[in-house]
Amino acid sequence: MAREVLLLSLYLAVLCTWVNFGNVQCKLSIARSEIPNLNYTVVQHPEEDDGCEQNEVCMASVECTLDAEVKANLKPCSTVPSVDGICCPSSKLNVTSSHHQKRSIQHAADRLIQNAIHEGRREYDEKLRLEDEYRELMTAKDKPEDMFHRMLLPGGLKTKHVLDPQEEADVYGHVFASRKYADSTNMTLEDRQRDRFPRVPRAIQKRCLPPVPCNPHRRYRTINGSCNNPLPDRTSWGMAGYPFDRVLYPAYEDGVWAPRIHSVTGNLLPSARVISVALFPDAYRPDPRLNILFMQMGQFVSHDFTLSRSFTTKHGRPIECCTHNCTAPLFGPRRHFACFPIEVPPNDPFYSRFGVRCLNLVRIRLAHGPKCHLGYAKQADLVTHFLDASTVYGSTDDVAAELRAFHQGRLRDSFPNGIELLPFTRHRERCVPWARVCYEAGDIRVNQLLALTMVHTLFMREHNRLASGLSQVNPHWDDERLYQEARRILIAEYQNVIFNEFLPILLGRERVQQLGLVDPFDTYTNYYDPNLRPMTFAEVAAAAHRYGHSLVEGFFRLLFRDEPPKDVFIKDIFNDPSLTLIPNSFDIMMFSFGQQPMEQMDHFITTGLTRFLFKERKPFGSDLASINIQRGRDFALRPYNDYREWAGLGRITDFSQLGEMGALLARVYESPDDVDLWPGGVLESPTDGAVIGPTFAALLTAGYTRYKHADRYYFTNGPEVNPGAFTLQQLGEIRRTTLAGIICANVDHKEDFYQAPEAFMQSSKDNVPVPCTNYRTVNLGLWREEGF
Ligand code: HEM
Ligand SMILES: [Ca+2]
Repeated sequence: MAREVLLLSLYLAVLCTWVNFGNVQCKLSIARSEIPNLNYTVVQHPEEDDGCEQNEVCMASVECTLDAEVKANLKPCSTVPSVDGICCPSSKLNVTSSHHQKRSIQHAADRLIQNAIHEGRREYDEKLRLEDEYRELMTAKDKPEDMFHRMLLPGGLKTKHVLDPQEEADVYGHVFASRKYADSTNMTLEDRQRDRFPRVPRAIQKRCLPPVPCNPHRRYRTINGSCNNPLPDRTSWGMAGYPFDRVLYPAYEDGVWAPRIHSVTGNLLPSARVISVALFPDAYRPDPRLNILFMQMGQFVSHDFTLSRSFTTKHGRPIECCTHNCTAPLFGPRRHFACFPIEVPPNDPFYSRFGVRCLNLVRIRLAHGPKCHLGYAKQADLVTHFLDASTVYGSTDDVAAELRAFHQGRLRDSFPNGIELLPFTRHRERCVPWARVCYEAGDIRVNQLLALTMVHTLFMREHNRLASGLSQVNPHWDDERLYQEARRILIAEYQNVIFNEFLPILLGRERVQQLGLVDPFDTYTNYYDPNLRPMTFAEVAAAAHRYGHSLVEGFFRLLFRDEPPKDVFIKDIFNDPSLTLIPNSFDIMMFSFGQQPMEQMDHFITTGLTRFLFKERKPFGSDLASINIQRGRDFALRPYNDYREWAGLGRITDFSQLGEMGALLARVYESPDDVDLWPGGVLESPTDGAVIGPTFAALLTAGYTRYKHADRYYFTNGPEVNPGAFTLQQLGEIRRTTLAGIICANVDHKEDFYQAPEAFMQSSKDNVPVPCTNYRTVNLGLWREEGF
């Protein structure tokens, strides 16, 4: 605690120095005090400024050569972000050593690191050589019937490297080097998992995530998320490509990158597919209140803050981990080092009839840590870690530019059936070959499923509507101004929907109110906390936010005005948005999704996802439940029990403590300490008033708290902290918009479209659809610039 206070005052001191330079009032201490007391802790990442005295050196505990007892009383410090250290008195590095001796000790340590880096790089090069040697086997074929790859590698088969090969070699070389270093110095598992690795000597540092140059007064968010926190060392916090953060330390079995595959008993954990079959059967259980739009908004929001992506070969090709026809996993040198396939037992109730014994799965790409230090593997999040509608605008300047019309602030669109739809993509391979159309949007997964494509379309339309409205009230604004202002309003409307409509349902109204996650009307909140890292948690991306897979219905029921309803099965339309071309598609679908119940949150999951995921023209597809479990192990998420404890629910020592849920888990797991996070969380019964159970709710609360309090541009933040703040009047306008209003503003036939006020709820006597003309939209007159 004392350390947190120290760090906090240090941050505020640094911040005030900076803001004085920047000629902005230093009000952040006030903002800090307004933040509700958030009752959770996460992995601490100490800062650059290590907080040690001049005669002390901040280093990992293992490096400080003093007695353990003495070390226990030394001040904690931060060697580099994500490495805990202690302030080791430099004069006592070795009490008897002379200056010369100390230098030679330091040189020896540097040499050790240097050797590890050299060997790590050699190991990586050898892996690449094997990739060349077994290229045919290891590389997925670019054929339509080559299942799974289109989706498991969002972006399709011809994907570009995000990192250049040299950077990639540095990242993976570092991971192999870390393992070598840890082995050669006998680092304990705990020190490895807590990232207590040494800093790489400056002389041999190559690249790391550099701070990004930034203008702290910029009125608009950057596209890639940089500069949200303008403090010198934090400008890249939350930008696209930055690694995920963690709630708890990873459970890598070697402390570096080996996935979690063993039970606490020493046996292997059960195969992810075995768990999926035993725990996640299909059953039709429509939710009594919520509709498909709720499920769909959940996925849309997920895609705003997380996109993890599988490894590719060095030529950017998808990797194959199973033999031809999926009859077995590849082994030995034929198996790519990033392979982590899912084993299917011979008696599988579904796959056995096709002889499938292996589901392809490739591990997630890694990123540099925030500084060039050795350390455990950190998965890259390729989209901005903010709720900034990067799904609409993109997470890189290139994508953003490709989406813009560069005319009147508008985004590109298309009119293939006479109504405004998303622009066509140049990357046709992102859809199945028989799709009649394939779209481009800020997020690469836009074509994955019809309802998702439609939500993208809704927000693209809303942007263009705002841009046109703004150009009418301010005819002198140029394209850039119109684009940025429309974007700023759209992000605000969208954050308003998430925090004030969506989250109260997902997490329970009482909880979000207690935690200050809902916003007041007509006042600024200034909840911004520059010390909160705006990074998506690995646990949220790889498990908790995947709660939504249980809400997915296996079909969409399309309601036509003059024809009988038509059911479309999701298994038949993955990555095929052709149905958007039917006449009046937008209105038909927005209405249908509002009426159709989503599936209940429970352990029943549609076979559309657990047998036929991305099946294309094959009789079977992949299994998303298995993938989620395996993905959690790939990320080395800790077992469910650890997160229960973290969430204050207490550990369980016997399955019987969990009643029915425990009985289910006991079917597959040997010990309560083996349970994977995703299945554990999905099996929990929803807490009062929430859609999800308590462990997921705690994790998502931690996540959403960051999306709000660590975002300087959050829409209710006032001018003291937010250079893009709205006036109070404008804020009031935005606060009063609802998703229902946004839908109504954008349907093609407002005169005969009926929309229920609670857009995430099915129509009922308490939620009666009313004509669209009853809804208000933001009064853009409040944006009129006087004097023109
Ligand atoms: C509508 C049908 C859906 C399909 C077909 C689908 C499919 C997928 C697939 C294939 C992945 C990648 C799995 C992996 O390789 O690890 C994924 C990831 C994910 N899904 Fe879904 N999903 C759907 C709905 C949802 C919903 C409703 C939510 C949340 C409410 C959701 C949340 C997530 C999250 C958070 C991830 C991790 C994304 C990442 O980090 O890349 N999904 N989903
Ligand atoms: Ca984002």
